[in-house]
Amino acid sequence: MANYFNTLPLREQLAQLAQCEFMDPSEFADGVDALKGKKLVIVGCGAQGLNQGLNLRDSGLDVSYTLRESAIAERRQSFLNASENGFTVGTYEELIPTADVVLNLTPDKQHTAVVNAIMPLMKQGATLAYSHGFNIVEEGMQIREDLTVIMVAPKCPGSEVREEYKRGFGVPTLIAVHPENDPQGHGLAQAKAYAAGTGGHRAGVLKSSFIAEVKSDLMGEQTILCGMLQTGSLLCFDKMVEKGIDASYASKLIQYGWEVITEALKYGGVTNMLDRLSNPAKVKAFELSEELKTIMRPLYNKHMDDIISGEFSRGMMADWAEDDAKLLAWRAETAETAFEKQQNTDQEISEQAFFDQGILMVAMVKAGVELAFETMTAAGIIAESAYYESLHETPLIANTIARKKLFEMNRTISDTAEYGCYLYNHACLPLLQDFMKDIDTDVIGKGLDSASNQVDNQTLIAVNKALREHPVEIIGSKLRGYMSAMKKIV
Ligand SMILES: NC(=O)C1=CN([C@@H]2O[C@H](COP(=O)(O)OP(=O)(O)OC[C@H]3O[C@@H](n4cnc5c(N)ncnc54)[C@H](OP(=O)(O)O)[C@@H]3O)[C@@H](O)[C@H]2O)C=CC1
Ligand SMILES: CC[C@](O)(C(C)=O)C(=O)O
Ligand SMILES: [Mg+2]
Ligand SMILES: [Mg+2]
Repeated sequence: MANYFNTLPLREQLAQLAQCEFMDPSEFADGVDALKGKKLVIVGCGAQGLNQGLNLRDSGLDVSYTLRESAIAERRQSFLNASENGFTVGTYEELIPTADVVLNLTPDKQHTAVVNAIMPLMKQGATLAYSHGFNIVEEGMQIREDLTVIMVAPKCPGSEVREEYKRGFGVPTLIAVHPENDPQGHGLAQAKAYAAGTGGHRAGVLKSSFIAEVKSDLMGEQTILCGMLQTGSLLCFDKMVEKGIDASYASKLIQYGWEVITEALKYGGVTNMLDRLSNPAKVKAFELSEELKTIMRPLYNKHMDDIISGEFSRGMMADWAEDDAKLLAWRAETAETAFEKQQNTDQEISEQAFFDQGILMVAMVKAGVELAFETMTAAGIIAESAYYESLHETPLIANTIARKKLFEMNRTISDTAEYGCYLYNHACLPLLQDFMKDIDTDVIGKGLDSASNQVDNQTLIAVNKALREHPVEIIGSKLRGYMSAMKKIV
């Protein structure tokens, strides 16, 4: 199998990378109709499998699960997830031949083996669905000609797919039809119905391509969404301890700090996040973030270049062939970091204190969001998609750190995202060593030691202008506008 993206002529690569259209809510007027009465069989019952299945069933669709035989025989967690929630569970042989739509929600590493096992059992003219296009785009998986191939990719962890649905809403979702596999021309109708079944249509759906989804998803997760939060956690914690701040306090400030500061991001973008700081702290955070952007830009460019060229996927697939040697070593190493092992203090930290004492964290989020957005759009990814994969999803990932630190983040995200996160972390830690030497507790741990809020007018005006005029803020306020408008309807 060859990397599908790399087999395409340049103009086709560029066209698919740029494919992205925000769909009008009226396009979902038929709801789940295109899948009503059809049999949906989900392969795998993990992070996305369980939560999407619950939503699809609650939306009136016929959902069951197929698992590998050992999972059923050993009553593994995936079997318990499905059966304790009242779903029918069966082997591939029992359920795949009955399926109108097979939703492949196993880890990306398993896709080739899983698809090779299920494809001969799929009935003529059925549909194969993915929630991430790695197998098609990076591995070049060839799917039987009679099968339709679609993608419905929620832009968030599985847990949030369910939580948002229960709140009567949904999460932004990318949908796509594989141009090589749409023999009956109904791929788009089915993808729309699937997105409506998960609730995604209430938050915003982008009609995209497998290629645009893969290249943007990989970039977001490796850099700002997971990599930057991991590197930032480790650097900020170690710095505070080095400067004499109580380790249990430092641990709490970071574990909950990302969630608190990115909550401001969720409601009002980078501008609002920095507006939560005093004027001198805002100017300081801005300056730090500019410095960080200069240092980290080559790293963001490298991640984007390696994702576009296929170098990243080649490296990760080499690790798959080594039984995940690097992934497992990095996972074990993360568990041994001082931050992960540190218990938290019982001392209260007020909401405002997370901002005032976390100026460097605010600067890291701002730098990461803007760099990821700038790098993606420079590579031809459309602003809407780049926004979802940078600013929009950061608070959702921060929520996972608040639950159980980096362990929970890396457990919740896909194995592909986890690998990319560690890859970034390993390159970014040494890159920021010199920068961190000049950092003190005024920007992480204690806050600015200033008696007044005085700042230079011209400086403040320039900072505010730069914040508000950044392209991620322009597209962000438009997309958040759609989401809050829709929220009021519910
Ligand atoms: N994690 C997330 O939030 C997101 C994931 N995605 C995408 O969704 C897809 C699913 O990812 P995710 O939910 O993280 O996956 P998980 O790691 O949570 O999936 C685990 C499930 O897959 C099954 N499984 C593992 N290996 C095999 C195999 N060889 N054969 C059959 N079943 C197997 C497991 O069963 P068993 O008990 O037998 O091991 C279990 O049911 C991926 O394509 C991912 O990129 C997209 C958006 C976000
Ligand atoms: C951010 C990681 C992700 O892409 C996701 C939750 O959207 C993943 O692959 O898990
Ligand atoms: Mg993602
Ligand atoms: Mg992903």
